[in-house]
Amino acid sequence: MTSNLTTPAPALLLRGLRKEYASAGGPVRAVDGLDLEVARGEVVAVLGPNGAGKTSTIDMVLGLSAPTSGTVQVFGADPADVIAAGRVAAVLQTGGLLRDITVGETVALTAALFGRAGSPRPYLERAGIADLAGRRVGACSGGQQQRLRFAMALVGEPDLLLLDEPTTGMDVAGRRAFWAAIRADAAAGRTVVFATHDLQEADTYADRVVLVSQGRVVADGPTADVKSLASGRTVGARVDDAGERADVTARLRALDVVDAVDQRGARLLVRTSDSDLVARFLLTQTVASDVEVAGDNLEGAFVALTTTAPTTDGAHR
Ligand SMILES: Nc1ncnc2c1ncn2[C@@H]1O[C@H](COP(=O)(O)OP(=O)(O)OP(=O)(O)O)[C@@H](O)[C@H]1O
Repeated sequence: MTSNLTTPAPALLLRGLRKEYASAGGPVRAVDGLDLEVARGEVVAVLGPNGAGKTSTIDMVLGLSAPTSGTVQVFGADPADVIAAGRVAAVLQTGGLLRDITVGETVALTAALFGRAGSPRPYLERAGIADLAGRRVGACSGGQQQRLRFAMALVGEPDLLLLDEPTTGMDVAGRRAFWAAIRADAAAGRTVVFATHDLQEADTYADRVVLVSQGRVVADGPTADVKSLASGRTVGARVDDAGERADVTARLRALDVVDAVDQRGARLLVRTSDSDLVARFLLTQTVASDVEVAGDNLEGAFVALTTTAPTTDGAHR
């Protein structure tokens, strides 16, 4: 078989990725064994609550920080090599802008750095800010600056675009224009991975949703599948102790109304034909806490899969 010679490597391949930061209160495990594969041309939303490890993961993909363990491959190669070749660009939440030059000058300067001759205008147009070309960057609103970062990212014509909460600060029209540009790029074969808190945005614009909680992937699939994972018949609950979790799982499985019990870290996800009965059982006859009945939407899935009780010592687990 020669398929491994002819099949192109995925755009992104993360295996067993871990990142620990030193801190005064002890090490913080920001990313905890994260596995993710993104095919070329996919638009993938990475969703997760604050502190889930999204930015830490993007930083490792961009080669801005080294994994504590695990591997990152971008188009089958080391991130540093792929970035040096100009195949990856990012729109990050902050930084990267000079306030005293104009929007047009910023994009022209970026183009010069990439060795691209010609007018910056097409990039400004694609990012929907051609009318702002003469405005000083420092005078632009937060949303306009985000669109400028997007124009800068487009200059390199990257194969992979990483976006960290890209539409923060953009108004409704700005968001629409931004996503129209992204979808057009994706249709032309570009791979897009974006981190967001905006469930609606993920639902509308991504082909696939990856839910991250406490540094791990807790759900991954087409948006519709992730939603149905936690449809009206799914109850989520937390059981901290592993022994008790096994006991509660066994007792749940013995109930007639329970179809399946999945485990995601300390959380149990119970698929059932009677969510009221299961919720009552969990609350009154077991040690489970944080019991949630998920709604039939992405928000329900998000809550059921990522809700965690604060730990008593504030540690991140
Ligand atoms: N340099 C650092 N030193 C210590 N802890 C850090 C550092 N950077 C991130 N963390 C911690 O790592 C965890 C993951 O943070 P990260 O910024 O990756 O999450 P996130 O999912 O991007 O969050 P948000 O949605 O709030 O942007 C958090 O608990 C955070 O406080």
